[in-house]
Amino acid sequence: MAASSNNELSEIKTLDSATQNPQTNGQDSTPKDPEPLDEAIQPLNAQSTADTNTGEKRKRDDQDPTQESTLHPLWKTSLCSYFRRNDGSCSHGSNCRYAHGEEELRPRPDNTWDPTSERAKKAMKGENGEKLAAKEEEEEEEKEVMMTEMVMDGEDGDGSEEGGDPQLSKCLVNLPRKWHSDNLRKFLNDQGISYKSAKKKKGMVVGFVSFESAEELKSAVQELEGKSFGNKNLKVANVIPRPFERKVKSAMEDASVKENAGVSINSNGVEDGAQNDDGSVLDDSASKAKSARDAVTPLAHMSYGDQLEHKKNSIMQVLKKLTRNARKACPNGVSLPEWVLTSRERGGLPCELEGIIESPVVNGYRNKCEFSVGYSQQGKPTVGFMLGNFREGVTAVEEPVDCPNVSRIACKYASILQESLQHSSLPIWNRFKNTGFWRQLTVREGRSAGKVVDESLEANISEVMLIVQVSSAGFDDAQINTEFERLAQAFAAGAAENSLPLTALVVQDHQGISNVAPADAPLRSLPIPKAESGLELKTSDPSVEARIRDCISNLRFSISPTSFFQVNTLAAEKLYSLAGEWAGLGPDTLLFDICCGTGTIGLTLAHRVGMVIGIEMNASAVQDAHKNAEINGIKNCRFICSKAEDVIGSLLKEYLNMSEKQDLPSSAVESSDKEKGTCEEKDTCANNGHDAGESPCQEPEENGGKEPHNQLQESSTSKDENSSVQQFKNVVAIVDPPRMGLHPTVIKALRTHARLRRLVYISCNPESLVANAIELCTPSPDKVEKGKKDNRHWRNMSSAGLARHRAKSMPISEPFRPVKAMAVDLFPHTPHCEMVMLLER
Ligand SMILES: C[S@@+](CC[C@H](N)C(=O)[O-])C[C@H]1O[C@@H](n2cnc3c(N)ncnc32)[C@H](O)[C@@H]1O
Repeated sequence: MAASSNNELSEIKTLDSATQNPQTNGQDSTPKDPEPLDEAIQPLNAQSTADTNTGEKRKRDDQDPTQESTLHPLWKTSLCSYFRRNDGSCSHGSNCRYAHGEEELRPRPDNTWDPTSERAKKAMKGENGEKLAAKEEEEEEEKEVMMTEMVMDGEDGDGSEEGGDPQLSKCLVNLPRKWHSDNLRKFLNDQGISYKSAKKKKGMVVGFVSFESAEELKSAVQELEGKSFGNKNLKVANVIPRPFERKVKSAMEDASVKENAGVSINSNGVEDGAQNDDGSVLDDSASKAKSARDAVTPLAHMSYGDQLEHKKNSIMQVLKKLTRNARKACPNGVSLPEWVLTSRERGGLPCELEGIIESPVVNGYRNKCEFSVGYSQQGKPTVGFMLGNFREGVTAVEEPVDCPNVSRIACKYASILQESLQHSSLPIWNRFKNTGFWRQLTVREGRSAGKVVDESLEANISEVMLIVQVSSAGFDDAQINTEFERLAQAFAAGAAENSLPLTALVVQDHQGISNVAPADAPLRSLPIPKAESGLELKTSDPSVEARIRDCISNLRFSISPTSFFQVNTLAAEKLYSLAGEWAGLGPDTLLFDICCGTGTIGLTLAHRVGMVIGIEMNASAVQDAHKNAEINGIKNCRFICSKAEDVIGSLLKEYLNMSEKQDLPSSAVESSDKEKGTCEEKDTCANNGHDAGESPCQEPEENGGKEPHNQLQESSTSKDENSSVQQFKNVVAIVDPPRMGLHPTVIKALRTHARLRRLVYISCNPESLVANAIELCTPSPDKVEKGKKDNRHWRNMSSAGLARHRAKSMPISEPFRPVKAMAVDLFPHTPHCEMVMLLER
């Protein structure tokens, strides 16, 4: 795959150089660094966007490009990846310079074929048959594990029965994502294929077909092999049988259980591009993982030193994109910034990467684990980690055995729930059908203060909150209550038996498709019964709000069930103190803590600044922040419950406006004037991330136009209400956004408020940090391009490409420059890492 993509890359470069004018970036005449793969491919996939992005770069002939006489030598010599990814459609139609399918493909001038094409593969087979055979064998093996369970039942009106013989069932892989069952059935009928039942869910690339007999199956496989959609070959894969002998037959034979037993699915961080609280997702490679350990801790086989080196190197690669993209996006006639010109001295880095801070604790460090409820590869009801991506048909959940980042306590609670499920009369959630009851177990641990090293970490865990996610719709209340009582007994007994802390037991009711519940999903505290034997547990009072406590930098933090809290508390302490160190704080500093969660950053730094303003959209987290300020006797903080994009403009204006107009270029003053509004109180707070379906290309003005300020809920921990209009000499922002990065409106506000001279960016996703930094650091043109609203292709652009595109319409303003960066390893054994970058101007 890598080889073919690289070839695609070289193809693109050739095409570009054949059609482009050399780009002159002010005084820079040095050659550009090679483009990263994704960026290089993306602009070609969305050519009109690329045209917009690069100005003169992709000039088109007015003549009909398909005329032989005007054909570029590379015309249709590469397969169109846009066409392939979009199941055979490309907005450029026949004018696309890339081939739409094998039939259109032309040989290259050197008589070779696009290496991703079937022709090239065939040629390669001739040359190197053995290699290919080995590869095919490998693929064959993969086919065996793609689908862990058969998804069949008779509820789709196709008259089919559930399950049946796994030997007579097959998975079809690489089907168009947009297809649902009807499309699959029509396709099979059109091919004249007889089958018993066919199912497919929109969004997945796999479908499930069962047959009446071995002959029927055999002829279907013969007919289907070799078919392709767009540029993807259809694969026929095996459905893994489910040999697991269920312990409680009567319960499992319950009809609903039977239906749901068809697939073991969960959203633990994979399908939804999310979402452990560290923002970590399972890697693509995880889709082939065979154990939970491989899936969630893919670096566990390396020494910790090697892991750190590995992470540092991959962060370096991502950081280099900032330099390359700022160079590309630098407007014609404008000098390249000094940091770009000197980047060669740093091997292409935009600033020094000062190193990587290691985690003080390497094993069992996670204070929060989200365990999926599903079926193992053997079909056993399991509480653990999902092995891969649902869309690709990987659905198995395996126990968190040998996952070095999970504590013994969390593992134990997962196994208590798993054991309890073997006796449950309620079904496991089936993501394929969106039915079922049991969905997820979250174990949150709180520590008491004290010095901790690896071995003693568990000794410091003094509180545990269990959150069981269910989907109660359609189930009988009495049955549910009985199940909850039984479960509470099981947890209490297990805790007592194993001497585990158990502070709160909460049920979260969530009907949505994925397990990532909105912050306002109903929560219900369950009483924890006194254990019958062993350690005595307190009976918890369900009317008292469930929370656990932890400590950072000698401050106590109270955390409610849905509030964000960094999963590795001891490493987070290091992260926050680094951010504070770089922020250049003092008594005359006004610190904006953007995406403040429970107030951790602002509160730990409050004693070093004049005032903190925290902005956070999760209402529970904001309540926690107030409480935490109170517990710790901190009075100079104001926390605002709102999406940052809805209030940042008015807040900066409120605090910085006095001298801002003297400092700002006129265009920037104009733009900030548009973001008028006052902070009004409102009862509820918005809960979602960036609006679903909202184009990130949308101009901030458009978004700001919704005006937003009525969504604001605020309060101050300061006794001095006048502090809200106090002027501070030094204004600093520390931003710590979720994986997707900052909203464009926030970026625009930070960039255009000239009194904000220093910005510390903390990120769990270096890609989005780089994308945001492109917008913050690219020099302004002499004149801003207005009215370029052709955003149709934003979905196909890389984050860096999109950022370049957006940078073009940024109001004229002084850019930031990257000063230094540092990685902080909060997630040993995984590829994830936090990063801090200091930006100044
Ligand atoms: C990575 S966490 C950081 C929280 C906090 N700084 C900490 O370290 O504990 C990101 C936080 O941003 C919040 N968030 C997400 N989108 C937001 C938005 N648009 N506006 C404000 N807060 C947001 C989330 O609820 C979450 O608490």
